[in-house]
Amino acid sequence: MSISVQNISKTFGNQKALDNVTFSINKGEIVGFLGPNGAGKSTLMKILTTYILADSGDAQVNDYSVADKINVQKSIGYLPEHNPLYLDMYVKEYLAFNANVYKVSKARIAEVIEQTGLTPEAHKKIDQLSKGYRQRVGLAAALLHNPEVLILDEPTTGLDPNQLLEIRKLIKEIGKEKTILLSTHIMKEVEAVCDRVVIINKGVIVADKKLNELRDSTEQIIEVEFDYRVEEQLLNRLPNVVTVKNTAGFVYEITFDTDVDMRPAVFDFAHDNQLKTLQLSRKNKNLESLFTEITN
Ligand SMILES: Nc1ncnc2c1ncn2[C@@H]1O[C@H](COP(=O)(O)OP(=O)(O)OP(=O)(O)O)[C@@H](O)[C@H]1O
Repeated sequence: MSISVQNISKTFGNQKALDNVTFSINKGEIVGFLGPNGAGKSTLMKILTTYILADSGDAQVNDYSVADKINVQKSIGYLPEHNPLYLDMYVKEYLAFNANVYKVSKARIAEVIEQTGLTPEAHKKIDQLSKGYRQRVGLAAALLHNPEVLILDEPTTGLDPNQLLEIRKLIKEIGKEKTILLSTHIMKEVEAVCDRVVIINKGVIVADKKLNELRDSTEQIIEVEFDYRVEEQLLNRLPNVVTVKNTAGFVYEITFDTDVDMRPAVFDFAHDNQLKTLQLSRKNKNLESLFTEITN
């Protein structure tokens, strides 16, 4: 197990940032840690990287307890939310400075420059780099000591669409060799990069799912608005229904479990019951609907 978190809680003043959080990550997985602002993502990452202590519970990285700071820090490469670079330094100088801290060889600097695609910019000062290249410098620094596990706190925040795609591609590439936990509130990011998603809301883990399970899901949600009220029991009689919810006025959200598009059946239902269909739309159960459902 590369990361294992057991019953971690953390409170700041009267704010419970983490409430009995438990999950684990196998070697080689890329896991997206998804949650709205203030959900507790950074707090958990800071505990895993030994920057702060949990109030209770335990966690291991690479089988070392977070109480064993030195071995955990050796096992982890960390890219914090606000990538703290020394802007006045040259890229190579900054990496050499970090290499010295970790006591790694000069040859390794050239390797990480190559690996993170920094070669064309490696002679520049960090403040001359675009935000995307600055993130590459942060990733290169995190990789210097060749850690088993990478912890990336919102690694694509503030990047333009092209840089965003490039950094995601790079993270995916690095993930072929490393275990990665990356936090984000962008669902597309999780879909593009991760094997699994762990969703946190108000300090509590509310979902832990493999992305391919979500992709293969046959759950289908139809939102329909009629011109008049309908008894939910009546809608429940439609084939393959799982749940019926009256979400507003005469608007109903009907969840089906089937591959068949159920919109025609709902349309016919309206016709047979002398109702008019004012709107009808279909969503598949995907990460977005799961996220909205459990964090709203
Ligand atoms: N040092 C601190 N002192 C007081 N409260 C804190 C501290 N650190 C975090 N918190 C609070 O704990 C909660 C969780 O914060 P955290 O930064 O872990 O959330 P997050 O999921 O990373 O959010 P974001 O996506 O906005 O970065 C928030 O309510 C935050 O205000």
